[in-house]
Amino acid sequence: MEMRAIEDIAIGQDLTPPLRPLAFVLRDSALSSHCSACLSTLPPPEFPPFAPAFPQNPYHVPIDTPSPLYCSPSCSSLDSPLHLSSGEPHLHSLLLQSPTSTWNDDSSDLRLSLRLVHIFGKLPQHYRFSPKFPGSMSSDQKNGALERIAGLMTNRENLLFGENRNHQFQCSDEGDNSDENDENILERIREGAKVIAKARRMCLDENVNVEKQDEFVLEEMVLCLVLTNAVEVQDKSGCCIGVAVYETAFSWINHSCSPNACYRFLMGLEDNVELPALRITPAAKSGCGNGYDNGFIMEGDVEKNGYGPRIIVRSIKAVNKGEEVTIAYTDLLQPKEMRRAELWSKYRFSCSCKRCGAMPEAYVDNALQTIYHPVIQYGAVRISKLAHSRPLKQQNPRTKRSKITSKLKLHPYHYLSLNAYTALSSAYKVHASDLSVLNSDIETQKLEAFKMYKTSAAYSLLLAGAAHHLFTFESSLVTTVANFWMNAGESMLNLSRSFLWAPFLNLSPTHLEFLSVSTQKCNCRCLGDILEPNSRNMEFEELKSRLHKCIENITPKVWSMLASESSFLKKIRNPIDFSWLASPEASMVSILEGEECDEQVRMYVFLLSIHCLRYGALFSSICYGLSAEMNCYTTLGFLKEFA
Ligand SMILES: C[S@@+](CC[C@H](N)C(=O)[O-])C[C@H]1O[C@@H](n2cnc3c(N)ncnc32)[C@H](O)[C@@H]1O
Repeated sequence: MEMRAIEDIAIGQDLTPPLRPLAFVLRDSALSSHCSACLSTLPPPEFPPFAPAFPQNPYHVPIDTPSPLYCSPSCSSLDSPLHLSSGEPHLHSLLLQSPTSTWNDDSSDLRLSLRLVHIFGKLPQHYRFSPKFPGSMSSDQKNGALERIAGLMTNRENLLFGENRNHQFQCSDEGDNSDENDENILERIREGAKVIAKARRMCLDENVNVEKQDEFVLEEMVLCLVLTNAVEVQDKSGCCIGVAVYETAFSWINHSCSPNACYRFLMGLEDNVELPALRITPAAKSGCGNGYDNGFIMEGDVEKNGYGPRIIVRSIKAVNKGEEVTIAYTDLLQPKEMRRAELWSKYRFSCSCKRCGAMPEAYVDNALQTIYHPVIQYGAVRISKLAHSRPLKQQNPRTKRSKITSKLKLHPYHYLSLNAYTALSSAYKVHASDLSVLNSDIETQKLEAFKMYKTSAAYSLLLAGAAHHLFTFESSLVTTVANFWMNAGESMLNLSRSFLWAPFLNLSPTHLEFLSVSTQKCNCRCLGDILEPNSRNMEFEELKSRLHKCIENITPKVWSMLASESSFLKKIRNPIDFSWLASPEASMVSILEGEECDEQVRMYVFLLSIHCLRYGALFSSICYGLSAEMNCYTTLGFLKEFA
């Protein structure tokens, strides 16, 4: 099945109303910090710990079972019945009995499966296409060609014994481990299904002595359905806090590495006043008949959660009527082989989207694997080829590397560079924040923290600059660049507000003056509406190009100061325009000018932070809607006091 647009749809439009999950659970790591019903953040636990404020245990539940926590009695009464009647409370003790089980790392997929088994048990007969749900299995379903429950693909046949189970997925980096991975996945699913079956039976007070393999088919199907259809629920900061399965209107959307849609979550229990219509419709792949015949769930057929994170699908490209709507199942900033390996190991399909099939390889995929030699050559060389070349493989790590390879460097667009910038930016920020909280009265530590904030901001700017370059070739990276620009803006805003620079922001009478001087420095007036958010009437493209020009102009004025604490960063001549890499000597040049943190530079850091936030918000408005743009103004909320 797939979903298609029922009309021409412009970029940045909601394609579905907010859809409630069929079921959802928190990840184990969020169980003690978030409400299990509305997913709001709970206040920090009391010390010493007390029992949960709203116990929800009218049934018998094992004493040592961690209970879900709720923010209010109403949340408790919403979620507790399903939690208790699904058998979830028994899972913990069952997993304790097998300490080596991989499900001990995170049991959320099992808890979600338990909830779904319970919910599916109440479905009208014609949706229960499973051996354990007696009734309407067609011959196709019986021979396993189409294993669906409530219209959702279980993919069990493929995940467990598909013909192409040992499909030689040719990924040079994965190499010889694929058989072992397959076995691990098979074992994991089998073991998970058994635990689900036991927990269910304990809940129903049935004999829990389950050993025979064919007794777990239903549980395997539901667990595979979760692995195939569940999406990670992220909070506002992008942290993954839960996992949810949605109805077919969402779950029938296929993957593409150059998708035309993305999705976002609405948390909380409140309802939207205005509900956009469903603008996509199911279309069966050849031979599957009409979408609705295949279990497209109609309103009211399934007892859906009346609560939980709602999902909204949104276009990130213009979509023509009848065109397939696709989303990304994997990180699009990975090179082709990594994406394909991940999709194969999780879903058992080989992606044949335009980006994967491009000949020659898509620019972005090439760039994500580019390494270069700063003196001899500049160009795309495959890291995988190098890694597997005989001289490197056979080398003893203690012997000297060859002259050529020792000089090869990862290009700033290389996916490993991007991962490193992400990690370094957040590591420096966390360390700086720890230092400033713990040693706020020691001058040297304050200075140290300030330097780390600077380096963190520099890495986040470099990350935004490198990803933005790739985005200009692959527009579906819009979600990623929106976040990266916002992060860079926030980092620099924090820096400009940091305690060492506080005097610069604390002189109240000059605030407004400061802001207006700052915005005047930006000749093209692209920040004019910051002071009057309601007067935003510049066209998207025009505003985008003005903001970019300003960012290009301001960056060189602050970069040497931001980069001054790191020998690596000092070698990056410009973090948002990498044309300097094309000249052989360029990368050897350190930046020497203007390392001073003078008043002028501070002003530019502040100005650049506002531009980056504004730029990120502009892209966010495509993928998350106008409210995302307004969030930028909330981040800049302290500016309101200037106005
Ligand atoms: C969430 S479902 C999407 C809907 C699914 N096509 C169906 O018929 O129900 C995910 C599964 O769809 C299939 N799928 C999704 N995207 C695909 C793609 N680009 N190429 C091939 N199969 C894909 C895979 O079998 C995957 O496990």
